[in-house]
Amino acid sequence: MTTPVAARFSRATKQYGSHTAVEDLTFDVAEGRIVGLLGRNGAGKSTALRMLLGLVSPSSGSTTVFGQPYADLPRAAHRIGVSMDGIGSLPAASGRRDLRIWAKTLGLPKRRVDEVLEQVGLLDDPKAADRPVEAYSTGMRQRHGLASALLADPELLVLDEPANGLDPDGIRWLRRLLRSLADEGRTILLSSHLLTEVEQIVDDVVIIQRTLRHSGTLESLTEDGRHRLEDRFFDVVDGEARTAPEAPRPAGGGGRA
Ligand SMILES: Nc1ncnc2c1ncn2[C@@H]1O[C@H](COP(=O)(O)OP(=O)(O)OP(=O)(O)O)[C@@H](O)[C@H]1O
Repeated sequence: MTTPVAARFSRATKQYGSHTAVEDLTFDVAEGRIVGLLGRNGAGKSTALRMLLGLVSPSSGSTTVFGQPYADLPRAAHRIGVSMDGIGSLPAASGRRDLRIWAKTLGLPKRRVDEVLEQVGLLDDPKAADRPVEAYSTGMRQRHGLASALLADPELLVLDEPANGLDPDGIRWLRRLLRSLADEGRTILLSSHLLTEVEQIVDDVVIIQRTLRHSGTLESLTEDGRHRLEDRFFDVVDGEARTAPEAPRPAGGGGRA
């Protein structure tokens, strides 16, 4: 039986002028999994997520969510929750007001706002939700972004660098929250370059360096935890350059798992 696919990249390429940000990227995000999209700064992670969400068009190839391009998917904003810099929030609004506006846009009841504020821990300090988002610490901003992504109770969460700026307590909290969401059958695609943190969170690992370098389970990449993700990451990203400098780049479709 084939596993249902929440998100698919099919030979997706994005060029900005003469610069190729993402090339020939092919991988699937299986439903119910927490998938880490990993790569160095500038590897093309955000560009890949932006293609998936229809925020930039692929120069060639395609991306789909639940079998359709984002723009064609009915109720896409309800089915897919997004936390990404520069998307959504109104910096001058309070956290609560910002979420209320988004809830209204989505046709959700006001009470949903306090439910997600509670879920992400922004009600622990009673005043936090009434401060402007622009005054939030990085950790609070991450929680606010997650609250916004969770509002419509989506099936798929797309999170750009959700672990950035979180302290060890925050990472532990994020891990538990994402695991409980995945246990409910939701799918999570998150980008990160924080390998130690990601190792504690994800089921599957996709490594890109403009092109696909690896796609498979964390278990297989780390050989059931015998190797650290960080070491395997460098093997995957730098290995070819060290061992086969003249070898052509992989065509994109084949992961190494
Ligand atoms: N709008 C744009 N116009 C031109 N080049 C861009 C644009 N967006 C991204 N790029 C370039 O594409 C490449 C990939 O950028 P992207 O932001 O996708 O990488 P990333 O892996 O998310 O990086 P980081 O971890 O630093 O956020 C980089 O070389 C970047 O400079």
